[in-house]
Amino acid sequence: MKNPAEAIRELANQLAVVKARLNADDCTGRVLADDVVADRDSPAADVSAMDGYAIRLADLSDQNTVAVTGEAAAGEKPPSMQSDGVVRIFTGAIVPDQCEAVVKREDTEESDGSIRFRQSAMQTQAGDNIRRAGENAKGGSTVLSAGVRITAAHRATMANFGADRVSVFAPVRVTVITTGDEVGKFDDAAPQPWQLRNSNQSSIASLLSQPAWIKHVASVHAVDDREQLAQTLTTALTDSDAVILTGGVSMGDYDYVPEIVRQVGGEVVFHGLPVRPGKPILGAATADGKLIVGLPGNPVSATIGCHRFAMPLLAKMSGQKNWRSNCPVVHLSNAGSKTIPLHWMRLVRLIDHGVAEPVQSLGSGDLVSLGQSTGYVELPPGETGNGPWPYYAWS
Ligand SMILES: Nc1nc2c(c(=O)[nH]1)N[C@H]1C(S)=C(S)[C@@H](COP(=O)(O)OP(=O)(O)OC[C@H]3O[C@@H](n4cnc5c(N)ncnc54)[C@H](O)[C@@H]3O)O[C@H]1N2
Ligand code: MOO
Repeated sequence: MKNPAEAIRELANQLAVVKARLNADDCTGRVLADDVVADRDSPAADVSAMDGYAIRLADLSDQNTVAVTGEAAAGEKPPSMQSDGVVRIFTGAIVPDQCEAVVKREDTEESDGSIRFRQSAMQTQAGDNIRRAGENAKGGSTVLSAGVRITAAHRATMANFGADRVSVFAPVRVTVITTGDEVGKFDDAAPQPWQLRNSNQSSIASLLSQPAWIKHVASVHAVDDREQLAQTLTTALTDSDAVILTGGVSMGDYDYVPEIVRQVGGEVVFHGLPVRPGKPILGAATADGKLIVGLPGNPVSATIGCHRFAMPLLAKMSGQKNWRSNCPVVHLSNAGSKTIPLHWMRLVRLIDHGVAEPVQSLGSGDLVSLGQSTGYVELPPGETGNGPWPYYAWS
């Protein structure tokens, strides 16, 4: 059986990236579809990095006072430097033509109309405290590459180069289908002991609601009926780029998901992985590159399975170049000595920087332990101990 990374990679190879591109004003969290190119040099001219005095090196002496002959302020064209004297300059202002360096004002003694250099200024070298035109980027060069998920940091870069409206990939449209006769919505009456509330619908909707590059089209519930399930899945595949199902994926008489996925044209890439929880998980792709993930019905398995498998695959479809889960590692406190011969997705609670403790769990139906976790760590088969282990946070 494939390990999680292999399973994800193999399925990812069969998926299509969403094509439509939109010009978006509010592009934060979306995926950039075209490179952003600098519309001019950055900085656009040689500018001062400090508040102080624009000088020629020849002026540098701790013996004499030097006249202040002008002022260069940010937002204004610089004055020209006179043959004898320095120019008061502010951070971000363009340095005058003949300026060779900027001396910080705290390295001078200032009096009316003149300054004297302190000893601390005497080591000033040519170019000190000057940011050169184009040193961050030359006009015409690529400053952001297509495929990044746009963050506040990218927004600053885009704004600086006048790229406020950029093209982004359309969000990946996802439909969620929960299954099972026992699962329902019980607004007024309490569920009977043989019924349960649809927690998978909530946890998966919550995971899908976080990225701006996903559009959660619909959540529907299908009873354990072949025809209804086939019809529901066919409609979902028409309306969406990806479909996530929960339940009905293992060995029970009413577990129709694998059969129906094949019937509607899904090519199953894996069904059953050496993981706990969530061993019966199914991953498939249609001929036109749509994703179908069949998650086990047990709530801990469904939530972890969606997070660990479906989310990176959706990220791939969204156009992100860096779509694999690059998660940090944590050390476990009180890891115990238990091992299992499977990739173990173990619920944990983060308790300090880089430190987590296991959450006691009675298994994949234990929704109380799920609610006490901040995420899970992944241990390879047979491993035990404090790690470090990759840590997957819920958010
Ligand atoms: N003979 C075997 N039986 C089972 C195996 C196996 O390998 N051989 N695997 C077990 C494992 S591991 C899991 S996980 C489950 C997965 O089963 P299914 O995907 O077929 O899920 P269901 O049987 O439909 O449901 C399992 C469990 O989860 C509850 N459930 C289902 N949907 C929801 C929902 N939307 N919200 C909350 N809870 C849900 C359901 O009531 C069941 O209790 O199979 C084992 N069996
Ligand atoms: O894979 Mo199941 O989630 O162990 O119960």
